Amino acid sequence: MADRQRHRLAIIARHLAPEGAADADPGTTFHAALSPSQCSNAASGARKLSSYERVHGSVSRDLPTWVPVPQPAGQEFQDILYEKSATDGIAKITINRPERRNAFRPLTVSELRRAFDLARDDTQVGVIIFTGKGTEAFCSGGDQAVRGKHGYVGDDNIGRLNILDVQIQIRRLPKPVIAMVAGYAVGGGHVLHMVCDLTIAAENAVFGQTGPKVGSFDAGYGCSMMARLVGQKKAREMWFLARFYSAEEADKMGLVNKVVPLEKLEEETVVWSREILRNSPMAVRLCKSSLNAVEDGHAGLQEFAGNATLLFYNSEEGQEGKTAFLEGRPPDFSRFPRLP
Ligand SMILES: CC(C)(COP(=O)(O)OP(=O)(O)OC[C@H]1O[C@@H](n2cnc3c(N)ncnc32)[C@H](O)[C@@H]1OP(=O)(O)O)[C@@H](O)C(=O)NCCC(=O)NCCSC(=O)c1cc(O)c2ccccc2c1O
Repeated sequence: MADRQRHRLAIIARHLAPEGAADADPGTTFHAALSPSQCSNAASGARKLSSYERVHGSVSRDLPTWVPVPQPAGQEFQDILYEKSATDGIAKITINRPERRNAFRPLTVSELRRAFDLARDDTQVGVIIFTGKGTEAFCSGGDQAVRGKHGYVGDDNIGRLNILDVQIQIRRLPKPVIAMVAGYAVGGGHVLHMVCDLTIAAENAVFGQTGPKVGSFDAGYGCSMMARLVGQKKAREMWFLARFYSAEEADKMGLVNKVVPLEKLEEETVVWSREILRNSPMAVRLCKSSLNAVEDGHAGLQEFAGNATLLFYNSEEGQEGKTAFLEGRPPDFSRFPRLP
């Protein structure tokens, strides 16, 4: 067998080998300083690193220094915090109403919309962590104290259900949004974590829909996305009975990506963010868009097609059309191949 083939086989065997199995390749052994998040079968601590791991190493588990992003005078956030890591492209948006279990009112919703827009427009930001202040709750849904006849009522006395716009904003945002959940994620707060791309939960997290108990329901993403995540039977159970589920149960149902001890929650979420950040932003963007497209009908197609246009504008062929127009000449598309 050629050396190259033997080498490839050894690499494959190494990847397939059970934990702690003897090395298939007699090359250098690397005693990994790998985080479990980097390689779930690295628990033995002594296994060979792949060439990718040798080149890239592991991401830092250090907690970032969070720097508040200053807002224009008179427009300072009251119900949320908007911060960025001093050293990584991570933004953090925090509902800051712990005394209400981070329930949202219209002001909270309008501030969330502004913060998600800021994170979207900031080309330095590649991942957004969405969380709630404190350890008691991620979010307990709409603030029932300000619920009126047409929705949740703010200073303008108009009832609104515009958390639905935040759900769509998170869904369409071309960067991953990670829900970092400690404590209760219930009611409209549960829907918010579901529309995020990923959810990292603390062991104390509690999940559930409460709407039917308080005369409400979210029959949009709240029902449809849940059914995609946990299946029809479980989704009906969650909505009809409005029970609460532990982090462990949520994990088993496929509602969350990872459960960690409360004291490790931010560290783990930041590690996941950093692993995403070192990957190709366009590849990640297109994967999110594609995963949306298959479910979102025309809206999904429109989002995905926008990415195609974005890439095409950057091509010589796309540029030729614009340049020819500006120069007042017919475009010369003849040099561009009609690929099979
Ligand atoms: C979340 C809880 C399970 C926490 O219980 P716990 O015992 O830990 O804490 P307390 O109950 O004592 O709460 C502390 C404090 O916070 C207040 N509070 C908590 N949640 C809310 C809330 N959602 N609204 C207002 N206030 C809240 C609580 O009253 C206490 O205040 P004190 O003054 O007494 O100290 C438990 O709190 C709980 O079950 N909360 C209610 C959860 C709920 O039913 N949420 C609303 C569901 S409906 C919804 O969210 C919703 C919103 C939308 O905008 C929609 C839009 C379109 C369609 C559907 C929508 C929708 O369904």
